[in-house]
Amino acid sequence: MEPGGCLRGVIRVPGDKSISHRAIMLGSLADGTTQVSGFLEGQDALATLAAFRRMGVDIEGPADGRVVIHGVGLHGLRAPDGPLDMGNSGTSMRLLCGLLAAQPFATTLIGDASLVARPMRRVTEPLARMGARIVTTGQGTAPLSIEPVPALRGIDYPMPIASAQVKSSLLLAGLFATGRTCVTEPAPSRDHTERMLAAFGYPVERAQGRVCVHGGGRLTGCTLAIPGDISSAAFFLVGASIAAGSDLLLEQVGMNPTRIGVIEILRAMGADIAILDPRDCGGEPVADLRVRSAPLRGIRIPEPLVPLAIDELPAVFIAAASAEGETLLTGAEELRVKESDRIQVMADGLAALGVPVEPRPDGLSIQGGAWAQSGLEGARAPVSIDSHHDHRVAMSFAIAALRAPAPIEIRDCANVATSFPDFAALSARVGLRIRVV
Ligand SMILES: O=C(O)C1=C[C@@H](OP(=O)(O)O)[C@@H](O)[C@H](O)C1
Ligand SMILES: C=C(OP(=O)(O)O)C(=O)O
Repeated sequence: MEPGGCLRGVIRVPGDKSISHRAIMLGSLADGTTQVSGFLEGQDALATLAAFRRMGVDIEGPADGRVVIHGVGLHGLRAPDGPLDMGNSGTSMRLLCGLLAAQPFATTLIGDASLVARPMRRVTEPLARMGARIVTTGQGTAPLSIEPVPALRGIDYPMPIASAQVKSSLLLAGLFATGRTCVTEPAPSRDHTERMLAAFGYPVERAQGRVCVHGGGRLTGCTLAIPGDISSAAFFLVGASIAAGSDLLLEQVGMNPTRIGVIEILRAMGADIAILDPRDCGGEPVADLRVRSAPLRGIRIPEPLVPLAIDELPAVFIAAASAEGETLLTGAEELRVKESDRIQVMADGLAALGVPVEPRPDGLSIQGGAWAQSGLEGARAPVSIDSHHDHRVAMSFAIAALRAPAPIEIRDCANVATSFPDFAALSARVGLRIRVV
């Protein structure tokens, strides 16, 4: 990454990752055919797709974001011929855990080095209360061995953390359980599962942070248009905000209210983001976003926004480093159990770039405006940043190059392909000085 430059032009980021996973899962369990457009052809969503193929579902594509799923009905999945590899994808593993706990065959879920270090008891414990039999390692991690049981029973579960993965895992198990399965959230988390169940004609009760489904219904195949992923758009929202002279239009970005925390945070910092032509896209709100560079100031990030911006926080840290004054994040301990420990790994990278940063157990403080006094100005040798195989860390530091005082070399970034395979090409097209070696 060469320092400097700005972002200008019009781009469309790839389809939403969370929605792409759910489209494959619910389309596979539906009666009839589901036509999907805008599917994210990234490794995480492809891991979900491959798992359902191995359980006997006929899935055409993906070709140019189009997928056709020939659903087998709620009880039509077949035993796979070996362990299902979820790669780097926490969403695949946790959601499938709930769905597979209800199947009449055994399965084993495995993943890469990052995924097998992530906590799984948050789903296996409430699923056990529903009657599921799932064996984890002694540390509560994958591989997960899921054994068939005669039946699951609905529970009423108050979630200790605001996690859409936990909520969705239980709701998917609830489709097969006797009686009613209810989940209460301590704070709102993304609601794509609830919205998509409704799109497939499955009744979902929602009131005051509580979601319930009755087992034994059916899903009907439908047509789904998946909006652009705001988590991928976030890198450009930050990049165009911090690089003087930027003016970027991001088309068709998902604007689900449970996902737009990043826009609220950046606007509170002074970002100039216009929401244009808000409209509906298959049960999900979308809009075009025009972002122009603006002077940013540090803020205290309101805790209720944390679950609504959880995957975008690494990019927000780059905005904070470029802002005037201090930014303080608290209530975000979940960042420590993502693809990497995103608090520590981001803090280490920012410190290497001369940014004063103090990690805390549940967040960090970043002293902005220090790029210029970092002692790195005009440096020829690149500052080397280890992304720890974390796609969001790698893309955040790529965007940082727009303001950083020295060239940046980012190591271990193959996993960018998990969520945003075209990131390098797309960002170069609008002005990022990026070179893939
Ligand atoms: O349900 C989902 O699709 C996701 C939920 C979030 O995880 P948590 O449920 O662990 O907060 C998020 O970080 C992840 O990238 C995708
Ligand atoms: C945390 C993420 O994904 P997952 O939990 O599905 O691995 C992410 O994409 O930032």
